[in-house]
Amino acid sequence: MGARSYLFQPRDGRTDGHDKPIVSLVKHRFVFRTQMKMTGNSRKILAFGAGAILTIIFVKRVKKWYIEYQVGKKIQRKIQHCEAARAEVEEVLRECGMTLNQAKTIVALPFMELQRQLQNGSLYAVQVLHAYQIMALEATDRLNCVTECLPDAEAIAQSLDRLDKKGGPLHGIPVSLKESFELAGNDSSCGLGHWLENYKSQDAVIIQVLKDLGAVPFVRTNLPETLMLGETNNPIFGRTLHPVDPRRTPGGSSGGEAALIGAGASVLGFGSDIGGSIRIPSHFCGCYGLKTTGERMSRKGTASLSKGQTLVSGTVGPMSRDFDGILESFKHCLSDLHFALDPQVAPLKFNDSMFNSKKPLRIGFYAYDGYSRAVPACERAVLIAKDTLEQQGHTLVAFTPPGVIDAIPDLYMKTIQGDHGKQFLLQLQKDIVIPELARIKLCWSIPGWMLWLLSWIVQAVAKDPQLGRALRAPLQLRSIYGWFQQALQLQEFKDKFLAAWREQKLDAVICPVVATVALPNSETVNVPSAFSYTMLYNILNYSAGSMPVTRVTSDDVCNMAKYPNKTSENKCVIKYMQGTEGLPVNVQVVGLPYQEELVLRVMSELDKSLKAEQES
Ligand SMILES: CCCCCCCC/C=C\CCCCCCCC(=O)NCC(=O)O
Repeated sequence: MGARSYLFQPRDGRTDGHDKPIVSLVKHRFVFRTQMKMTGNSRKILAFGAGAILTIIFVKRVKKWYIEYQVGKKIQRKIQHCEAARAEVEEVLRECGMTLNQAKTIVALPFMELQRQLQNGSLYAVQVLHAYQIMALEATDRLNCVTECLPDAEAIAQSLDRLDKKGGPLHGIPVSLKESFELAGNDSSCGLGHWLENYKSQDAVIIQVLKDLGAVPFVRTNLPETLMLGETNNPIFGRTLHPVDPRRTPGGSSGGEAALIGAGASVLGFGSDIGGSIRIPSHFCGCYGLKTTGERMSRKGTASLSKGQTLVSGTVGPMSRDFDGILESFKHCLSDLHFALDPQVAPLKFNDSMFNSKKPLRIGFYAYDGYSRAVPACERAVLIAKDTLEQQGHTLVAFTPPGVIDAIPDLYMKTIQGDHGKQFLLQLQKDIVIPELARIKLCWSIPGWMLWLLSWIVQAVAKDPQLGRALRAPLQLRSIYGWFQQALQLQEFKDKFLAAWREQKLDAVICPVVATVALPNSETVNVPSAFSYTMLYNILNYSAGSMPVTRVTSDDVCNMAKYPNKTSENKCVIKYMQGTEGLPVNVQVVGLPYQEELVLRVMSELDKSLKAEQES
């Protein structure tokens, strides 16, 4: 007999159920009193529960308000600082008297011509700086791509102009920098308000190297909060818009760079890439970008939330309006000073013979990675690049990248969130969170079983297996043993991929950069699979460039009728590709680790042919 039935036994101990009235009355009173007592207790429990919930909500609200207040004050001070810096630059620009048309003439010079005129003294560093400052201010008023002007640029340019000999191969070239590159005496927020006012004592290595080459850092550019988004928005500086269509995003995370370069207001910029952040915005805005191999360029002095995660390597690299911009800056940055300032960087100078080789290449190509179907414009860009390279005497072979379907959730998503998203969550809990990140933050905040359930619902009910697997990725690494196993799996995948590459005797590969062209603002998180094309080469730590090939045509938009319409992501892509006519379309050119020079060679040959074709 259980405890409950014992409690309800009549006091005289009779249990047959045929109680006499008096016994029955006593029993009923007993039951009534017990029920009253229970109801009273339940009320108390309910009241206590409700009180506790209200207190938690209240405490959370107060905490949120306090964070918003504290972070808000820092943001206000930063904005005032940026406005003062802008006013200082505007004052100098007023005094110099350069007109918008004069600025446009200088800014229109291709990279090599600008470099030549600065080297032979036809143009002064200060003149070029003023032209780019005028254009950058004009661009940021429309696109919100610049976070901060750097008034020190004036003194740097003036001192270059005073030199008897030229200051280096990048003498007087203005350079824009993603805000995450640390600058002495300044802060690098990565879009997090509470990271403001953490002033750095020295410039990032890459900035020291650029200055040594004669470049003039002149503006800092916008990025998304945490750097882990394919678009550019944060609570400090707000959202950056696409230079062609302001309803769309320039991409991310180096979106401020791409928007500024795409608007013609910077000839050279630097970004970072751990999932596509140089290549994606270059593709969305039609610029050139180079993701280098992990240890080819220094990351010392670049702010990031992913620093403790070393299995998928963060990288830095150049972005430019011209192919020559990325070539020249990459080539000259591989300097003795660079290797001395950061001995972790592989001391490999630019390999001229690899870049200048005339040996015909065997180049693999694919328009579908087996994970995310590319839209017709992106497929067509690959085919244009293939035909063009074939006409130049290279052998193009169809290549199927092996195992991408498992690599994205099990290797990329799982590794970058190997701490279950803890570092990201900790930082976001201390900050104002943009709506695009709120959903991802929720995934990191809810109990594991809930995330499993959510991922199961997405997989089984919404019939979106890829999104389902990606959703539960942060849950899967549970121990240091698990982390070691993850490292092994990454190595096994690298071996498998290299074997497939070697089997086809490939020198390089061309493929889409993203499955779509520029996406509407705030919608990139609805289509995470679209970014598999870049993530793959972060897993592999290969060198990879992004370069413009074509623009979306009306046929491309019509051909979206044949695009798969099965998953929620497919449906979003179909919706987002409406009205994309005229937007830039890049291809990705991929090489083995430390073969940037070969990637650059393919990009150079492709670029020259495409330009020659356009001119004819
Ligand atoms: C801890 C990471 C959270 C991953 C959440 C995945 C959300 C998926 C949504 C969109 C995909 C965005 C792909 C582009 C990411 C680019 C990241 C990058 O390269 N950052 C540069 C850097 O950190 O330096």
